[in-house]
Amino acid sequence: MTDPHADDLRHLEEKARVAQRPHTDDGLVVCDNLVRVYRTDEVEVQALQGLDLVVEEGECTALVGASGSGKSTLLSILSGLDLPTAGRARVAGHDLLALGRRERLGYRRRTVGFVWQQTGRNLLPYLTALENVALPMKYVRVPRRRRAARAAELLDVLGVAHCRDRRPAELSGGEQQRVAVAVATANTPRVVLADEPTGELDTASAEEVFAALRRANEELGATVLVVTHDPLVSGQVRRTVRIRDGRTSTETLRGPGGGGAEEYTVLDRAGRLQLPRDYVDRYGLSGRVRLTGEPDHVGVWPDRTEGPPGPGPNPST
Ligand SMILES: Nc1ncnc2c1ncn2[C@@H]1O[C@H](COP(=O)(O)OP(=O)(O)OP(=O)(O)O)[C@@H](O)[C@H]1O
Repeated sequence: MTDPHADDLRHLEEKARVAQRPHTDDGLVVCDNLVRVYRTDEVEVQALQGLDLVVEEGECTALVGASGSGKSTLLSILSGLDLPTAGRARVAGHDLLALGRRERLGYRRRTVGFVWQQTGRNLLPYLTALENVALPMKYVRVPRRRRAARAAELLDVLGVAHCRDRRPAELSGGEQQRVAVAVATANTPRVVLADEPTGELDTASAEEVFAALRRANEELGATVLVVTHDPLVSGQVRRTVRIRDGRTSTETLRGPGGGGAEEYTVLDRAGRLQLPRDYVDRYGLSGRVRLTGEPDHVGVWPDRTEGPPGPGPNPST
């Protein structure tokens, strides 16, 4: 005689196995359910609320989102400057929650490069452009001759060879940011993180700085993650990830040359998705909705009696 509970048990065991299966860890950057809570006196701000993000090696990705949505917080964590409150963050195999002090320093010097919005944060004012680019190489003990040669080469690739012997005050904002891209790529990092690198620039200079970032990606081999409000930047990358309320919400993928943009919504690991607001409004979706499994897609229907044709979802699944 068969045990009537055996099937239930098998079903529960299978569910538990699926839940334990590790998330695919293929990406160069993997954020998994990332949470960052800031506590100041009696106020608590949840800057990241379970953010999931995978960036593949070689991608050039824009991160967009309203002010306060958590973009800079995410970049601070990925740059090794800040620690998440919970969740997982891995970059090029480094578990950012488990790095010791020395490892963290090594990570910040070799694995990631950064470009910040404020030009003053990127360059030392008393060094020339060439010396600024050579400095990170000194920290990882590149021989002096090699440092100068590579710095000159980088300035050349990024279109600012003419700036090599000038100090930051003698450079335009756009030139400073292009030199900053050279500094960020000096130690051939796997990932370059840029937080609003074109935020303070006019359109022509922004275009040049973005071209430098693209060269860092395509010619120098860095995976680039750039926070931007600039449609000029987000309109030119293949992938734009939108962050809303500390979570990734939608993604836009474009074809070569920025054409054929298609918008996607991101499923989180539990299979939850947030429908874009205009869909919710347009189709009158609220509260309970009805799902239908079609051969190649899932339909979402308002909860009305005159629902979709064909069988609805199996309530037991
Ligand atoms: N050090 C901090 N202490 C307390 N709250 C903070 C701190 N840093 C950020 N926050 C808060 O966390 C939330 C996310 O901030 P964050 O700077 O990451 O957003 P953002 O998307 O980069 O915004 P913006 O586009 O304006 O730069 C905001 O509500 C912000 O006020």
